[in-house]
Amino acid sequence: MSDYKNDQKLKPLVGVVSDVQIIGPHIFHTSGDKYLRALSQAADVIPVVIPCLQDDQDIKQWIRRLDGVFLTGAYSMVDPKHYGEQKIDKPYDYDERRDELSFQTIRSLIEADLPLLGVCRGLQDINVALGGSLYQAVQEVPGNNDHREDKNQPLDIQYGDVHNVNVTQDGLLHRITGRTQIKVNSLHSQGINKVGEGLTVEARADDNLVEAISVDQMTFGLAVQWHPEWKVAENPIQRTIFEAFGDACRAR
Ligand SMILES: N[C@@H](CCC(=O)NCCCC(=O)O)C(=O)O
Repeated sequence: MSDYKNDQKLKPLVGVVSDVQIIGPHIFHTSGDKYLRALSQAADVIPVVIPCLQDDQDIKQWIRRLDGVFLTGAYSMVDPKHYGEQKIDKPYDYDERRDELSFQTIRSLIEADLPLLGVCRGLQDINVALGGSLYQAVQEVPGNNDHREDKNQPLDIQYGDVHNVNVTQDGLLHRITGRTQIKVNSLHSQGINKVGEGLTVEARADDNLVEAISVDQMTFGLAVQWHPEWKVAENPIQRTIFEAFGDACRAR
């Protein structure tokens, strides 16, 4: 029988919510290479980019064909109108269509109990979609550290580990990594203020900022504020996160 008819070899298909970027005079729907490679190499799944075409198509048309969804990081900020605040006066980029697609996808995923993994902005999307709020500039909140990267540094410095996160004992992240403390990278200006409904805090930084969450009513719903995808092949602890996500997609 031709390989094309033998569905025993099919790997899980994982949707990756895209970002909208203007390149020249045109609109593009984009996903970062490092996320797609981490899903392919560490989670051992087939990533497929979900375009921000929610005005043309029902996200359920995607959800019914997928085995999981991944929410990437992004330089854009979640629009604070989604948690009842005005934009602060910062030179931030926003991506309304990413906001909308993320929120619609998260709600559908919870309904379908499809495995979900989020990174950085992906964690923020989940928190806001479930009624939580964000600090728009974590570094300006008294008592919080500066969680931003220095964009003038080489990428290996920007994505290098810089602080510890304290993992909630016996939580999902603890069960996956086997660790109660993990050193992680940090590349974000926004961060969780009010935790959304039905979310469990899975890790906090030393300044008490929430660094990982899980979705209570999902079989596998996890998001981390750091970037485990960065050189994941060289980082066995971060690799366990992608392996666990891939296993959850395979177990569907
Ligand atoms: N813009 C948000 C989220 C930060 C984030 O996801 N940064 C990564 C961008 C580049 C990449 O995809 O690695 C914030 O600043 O809080």
